[in-house]
Amino acid sequence: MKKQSPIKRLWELAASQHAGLKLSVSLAVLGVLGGIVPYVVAGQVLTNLFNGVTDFSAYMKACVVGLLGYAVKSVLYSLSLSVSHKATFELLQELREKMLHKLPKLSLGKVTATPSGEWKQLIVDQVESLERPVAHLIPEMTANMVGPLCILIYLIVLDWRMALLSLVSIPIGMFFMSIIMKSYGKQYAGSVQVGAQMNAAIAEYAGGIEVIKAFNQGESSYHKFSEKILANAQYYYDWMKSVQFLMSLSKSILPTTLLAVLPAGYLFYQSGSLDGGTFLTTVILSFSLSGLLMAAMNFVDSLARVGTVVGQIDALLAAEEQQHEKHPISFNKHDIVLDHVSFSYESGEDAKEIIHDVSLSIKDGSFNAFVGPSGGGKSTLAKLIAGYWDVEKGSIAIGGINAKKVPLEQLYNSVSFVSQDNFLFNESIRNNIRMGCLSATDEDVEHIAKLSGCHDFIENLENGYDTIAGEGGTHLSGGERQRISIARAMLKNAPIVIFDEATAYIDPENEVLMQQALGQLVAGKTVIAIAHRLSTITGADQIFVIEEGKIENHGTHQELLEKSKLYQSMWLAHVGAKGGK
Ligand SMILES: Nc1ncnc2c1ncn2[C@@H]1O[C@H](COP(=O)(O)OP(=O)(O)OP(=O)(O)O)[C@@H](O)[C@H]1O
Repeated sequence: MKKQSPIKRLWELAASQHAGLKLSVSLAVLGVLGGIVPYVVAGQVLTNLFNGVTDFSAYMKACVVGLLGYAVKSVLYSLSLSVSHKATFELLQELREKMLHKLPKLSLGKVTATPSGEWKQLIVDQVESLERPVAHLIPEMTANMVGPLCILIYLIVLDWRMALLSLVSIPIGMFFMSIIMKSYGKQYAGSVQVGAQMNAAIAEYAGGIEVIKAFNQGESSYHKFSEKILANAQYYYDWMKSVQFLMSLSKSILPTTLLAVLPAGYLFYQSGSLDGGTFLTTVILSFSLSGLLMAAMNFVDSLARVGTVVGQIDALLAAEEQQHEKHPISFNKHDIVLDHVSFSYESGEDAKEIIHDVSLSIKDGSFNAFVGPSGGGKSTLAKLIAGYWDVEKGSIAIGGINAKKVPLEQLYNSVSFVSQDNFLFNESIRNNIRMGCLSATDEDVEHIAKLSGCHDFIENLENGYDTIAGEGGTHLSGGERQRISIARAMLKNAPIVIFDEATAYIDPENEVLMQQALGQLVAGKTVIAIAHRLSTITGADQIFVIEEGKIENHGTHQELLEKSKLYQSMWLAHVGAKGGK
């Protein structure tokens, strides 16, 4: 595929804001043209003085026209920026929304494999860095390029030799700038990378502060975090140091149009081939020419950055989505069938396979359990059923329909997944529960909390249902967080419910109450419970013993006690632990 210019791609991404941006460019161009008027007028005034014109009103008129030109420039410049900023901030919001909508469409693995600091850098900081290219570069740089072109045409009309002379310093200045720009894209991409590493280190340091304190790892963790900050600073220092000489050369040579214009113009004047007025006018105009070009050059760095930023945004927007049909399916039942499913978290030939050729069948409305040693693949299988990843080998069918034929949204709506670490948002408990069903009223929320057995503890919190859960639910205990996430999942009222050690943090007394409440809430639904405490699943219709990514055995509690050695030993260990306690 042909590589597109970054500015062209940015323009495409900004499709919804074209009207505003075009208006802003037009205003900026008119403003720059207005800004040239005072230079033209000054040239004419000097010409008149040179020619000995004594009509005072002619000078006054020229002054008024010059001032008007200046006023037009100022007003149109402000207007242009105001229009471009409105369009830009709407565009940034739109891009962020698109990126946020994209995240749930990616497989969960892709999202969780990227540190949260990197997501923040991309969606917040990188998108924000488009403000300058879109709001300033598009209108101002265009205007600052059109302006010099108009001046040049005017200079050619006045005297083509002077026009050429006024350009002499520009290619030299541009040449030095072009050397810097050659490596700018690569350098900037590198700076984004070190910036992302720094952000990830900051997010990890802040997120892991509890562990750092508990294990007294403050110094070594801080060292790792400060190293990333220093690396970021060092990167910029080295980069700027490597370009400062060329940058200074370029910026000092570019505006020196007078070095050629003045002596050569004087010679032409002396030889009589250039009249004094035109000489002075061209001198003044060459000043304005270099001024505008210098202003345009200030945007060259933004221009070079656009490629990296747009590339990163595109990489996310074009990332492979989970491939599911779009047309909703109508389910008659919610049985689950896995047919020869194998799965690895990574892709590629040397990826480690976690689930090996698993086939199983779960009846509609039945209660099932996944048990087995730690790391055996219970959660992975449950998440595959919930549609968090698509399977490449084998198939998963719900209600007799291949999961890939079910639209992703419908699949997510069909399954409630309650894990050990369900995330709570930094909002009221009421809103956290309501996330299970956004249309639920306050009464619905309280009703489900009562049925899930957590109404009383919520009422006892400082502000009841209006208590703020804290970032990630940190204002609540682990057990409280779990009970709220269970209520949230119950409010969702999905036909398939998966509990991934959902009651692990709840104390035994409350766990029994919770289990009784849940038993009623999930009656008639297809339920899968992943449990380490085997006593909680002895009544299951079917128990699957999962070991090393395979089904070791399956059956009821009694059947497994008879035929599965692994289950027997797990049961004995469990009963022994309970007895000992
Ligand atoms: N996101 C991931 N990326 C790569 N490997 C993973 C990921 N999640 C889990 N694994 C690996 O997959 C294997 C199965 O993990 P899984 O969590 O499914 O086991 P489990 O039986 O649920 O364990 P536990 O009872 O301890 O929760 C483990 O070896 C684990 O290291």
